[in-house]
Amino acid sequence: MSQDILDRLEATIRERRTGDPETSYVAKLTARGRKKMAQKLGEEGVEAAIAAVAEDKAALTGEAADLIFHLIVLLADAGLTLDDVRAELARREGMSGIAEKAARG
Ligand SMILES: N=c1c2ncn([C@@H]3O[C@H](COP(=O)(O)OP(=O)(O)OP(=O)(O)O)[C@@H](O)[C@H]3O)c2ncn1[C@@H]1O[C@H](COP(=O)(O)O)[C@@H](O)[C@H]1O
Repeated sequence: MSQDILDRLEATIRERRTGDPETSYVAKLTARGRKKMAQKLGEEGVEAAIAAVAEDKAALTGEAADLIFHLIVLLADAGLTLDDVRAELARREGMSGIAEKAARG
């Protein structure tokens, strides 16, 4: 239990991608393809936004967990890892949001 929950979840997702779609949601979603994964990510994002506007903290917590789960599934399918995202966030660290946007052009 030394790893962070996100690292453990990512490892499980990467392991289950090639599992049995009958018993694994990750394997089932992976078999359905990138478009379905993207659709699920969008749905969870909208559900999280709705929960936030409704000021429902419990719902927002659950939807945020769904959103992060589906994001990791999509990243894994795209050959990316949470470390790639961490590196991008570290690159931005200390920059103002406005300067970061300008640097991106
Ligand atoms: N964190 C999650 C997680 N969060 C959400 N979900 C699933 O995401 C789905 C989203 O629910 P929806 O109602 O939107 O979708 P649905 O109707 O079930 O399915 P769709 O047909 O719309 O895809 C549900 O089936 C949830 O169970 C998750 N499924 C798995 N995990 C983690 O992934 C691990 C591996 O899971 P398996 O691949 O199932 O073994 C688990 O041990 C968990 O740690």
